[in-house]
Amino acid sequence: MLRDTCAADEEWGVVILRYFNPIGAHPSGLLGEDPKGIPNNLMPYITRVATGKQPHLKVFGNDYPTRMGEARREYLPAMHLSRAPPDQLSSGFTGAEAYNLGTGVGVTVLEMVEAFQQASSSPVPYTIEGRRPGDVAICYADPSKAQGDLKWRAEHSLADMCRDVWRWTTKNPDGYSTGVKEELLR
Ligand SMILES: O=c1ccn([C@@H]2O[C@H](COP(=O)(O)OP(=O)(O)O[C@H]3O[C@H](CO)[C@@H](O)[C@H](O)[C@H]3O)[C@@H](O)[C@H]2O)c(=O)[nH]1
Repeated sequence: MLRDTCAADEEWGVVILRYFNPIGAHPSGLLGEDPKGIPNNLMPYITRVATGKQPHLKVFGNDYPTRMGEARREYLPAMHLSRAPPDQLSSGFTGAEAYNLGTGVGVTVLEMVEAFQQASSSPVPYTIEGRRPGDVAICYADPSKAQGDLKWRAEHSLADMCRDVWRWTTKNPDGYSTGVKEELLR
């Protein structure tokens, strides 16, 4: 629809930014993810296990047609995503272009578990379960077009993302529910 709009009216300019699984937190520990209820996504679930709020992680599937049998995903540092290319979104551009914003690195569930255990020094027990309906085996970005055209690049650092999430989690065990943070208002 966006491409059709641009084709129909040459004054339109549309940049489509496709982002992959954003995780992480602000390095200050003041901003992070705070899903309500029991999370569906991997990183917030891992934090619930590491903090003892859930007994163990269920790893969905170890029989995918990949080297280790596990599904692979891209995990993009949320802070890099917040610095998505502003210049190219401003004046002068017409037409429609889509860009993948990602690191181009695929990570398995158990690689994530291992990285989180190291960053937090907390155990993350898990069980291997059946596949989750609807999951694909592999999903990660080819960010080369964004790197070339937009000069936008996200560095992959699983250790940093896990460390930032753990800092946020330990500083805010109840997420945002304890009220507006004075430090954020300064
Ligand atoms: O308790 C869990 C949660 C997730 N996973 C696995 O961890 C990986 C990542 O899962 P998740 O964090 O849910 O991300 P995605 O599966 O990539 O799903 C994301 O990307 C999809 C489309 O790309 C969107 O539809 C979803 O809303 C969004 O969460 C997958 O292999 C899951 O099977 C587990 O093993 N156990």
